[in-house]
Amino acid sequence: MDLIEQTIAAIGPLDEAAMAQARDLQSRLTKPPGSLGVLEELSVRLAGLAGRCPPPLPEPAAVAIFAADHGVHAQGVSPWPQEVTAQMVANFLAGGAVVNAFAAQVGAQVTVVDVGVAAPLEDAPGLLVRKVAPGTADMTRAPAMTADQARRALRIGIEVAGELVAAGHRCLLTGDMGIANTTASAALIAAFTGLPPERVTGRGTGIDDATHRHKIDVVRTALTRHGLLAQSAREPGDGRTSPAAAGPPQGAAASAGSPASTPDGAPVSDPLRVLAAVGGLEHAALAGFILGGAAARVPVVLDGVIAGAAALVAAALCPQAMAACVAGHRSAEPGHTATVEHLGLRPLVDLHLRLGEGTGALLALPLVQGAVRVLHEVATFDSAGVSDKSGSPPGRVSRSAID
Ligand SMILES: Cc1cc2ncn([C@H]3O[C@H](COP(=O)(O)O)[C@@H](O)[C@H]3O)c2cc1C
Ligand SMILES: O=C(O)c1cccnc1
Repeated sequence: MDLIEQTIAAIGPLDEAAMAQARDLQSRLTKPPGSLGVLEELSVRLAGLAGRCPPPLPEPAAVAIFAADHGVHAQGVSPWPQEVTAQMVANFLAGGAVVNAFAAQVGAQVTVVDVGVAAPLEDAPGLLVRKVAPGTADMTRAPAMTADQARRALRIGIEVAGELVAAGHRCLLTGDMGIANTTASAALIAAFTGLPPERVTGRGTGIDDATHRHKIDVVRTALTRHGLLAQSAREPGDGRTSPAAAGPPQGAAASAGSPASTPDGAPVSDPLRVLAAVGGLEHAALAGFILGGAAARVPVVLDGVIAGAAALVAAALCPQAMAACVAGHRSAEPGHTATVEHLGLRPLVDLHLRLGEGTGALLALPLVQGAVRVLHEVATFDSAGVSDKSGSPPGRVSRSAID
């Protein structure tokens, strides 16, 4: 079996017994039951992921920034020159980007992985050169990747996740760098959700109205070329999804057994074909990174719209992988909201960020860590001598415990 199939086979369901223990512990901690809201649900899910309660603290954490270039850049979809991808890689390595500042703030390690930067890069501290190709092909003219390239990039993502976990990291964060990658993200999101290009294509790094309209046309052209445009999306302005594509939300914990479907309603029997047709090498690697983290039963905190698009690929390959995923933040890109809804994930922070690099995931990391720390450190009513809701003195069996 190939590493991809092996990894998917290793991804199991959440451990129900550990989740029951976490729910019980949460109910006995010195706070009103349910008062930590989403963080309580997250702590229960992470107990299920680890298979024990309390689960290990999600630290140390590592962000992997997958960098690659995009042939579709030639269509004029980004205001920035392609060279900025490699220049920003150099900036990451020098510690000068926003991702470096946010990583330093939370003590996360930064690793940059070249999976497809057009410029030749040399190995350097903090950089893994695992280049599959010097960028993708222009998806409006040909499949962005060959099937073999897509699989190689996926395997690289799986391997990087495995290496970071082997080095002792207990929380993985996704990062990306690739000029024009919001166009490829929009195409993946439209293909996997069945939504029309105008609903999921945003302004990326900042484009005017005319360029935005052109970017939507580019996404539509690519999807049409590869037979991935939803039936319901064929009329511009029609924002409906096809019934099968809209489907039930897959849901992080309940995602198992709910396959994604093609825009025309048929099951996505080959998500890798969709990925190769309109994705980026960093999307492929990120999908592998998510699968690798899920197989290692380590939480994977997703950044914005690029990670979300990659998560759609991972979910189509293995719905259960979403149980390991935490949506770090809600990106300002419209396609991201559609994506998290499709995946049943709830973004932890919502700050109108539209940067990428891993910045939104890093801002969410203390929330993920705090959710677990509560299970380790907060006293129970009994141990702290605090009366519970029934008013029973501590140490005695309370009415509510008998009922
Ligand atoms: C200086 C700079 C730093 C960035 N850091 C992340 N991105 C982000 O913007 C790019 C995608 O936007 P679009 O599709 O509009 O080109 C990606 O590289 C993404 O990581 C950056 C973009 C720029 C220009
Ligand atoms: O929100 C994002 O993830 C994003 C938006 C614009 C450019 N790069 C990333």
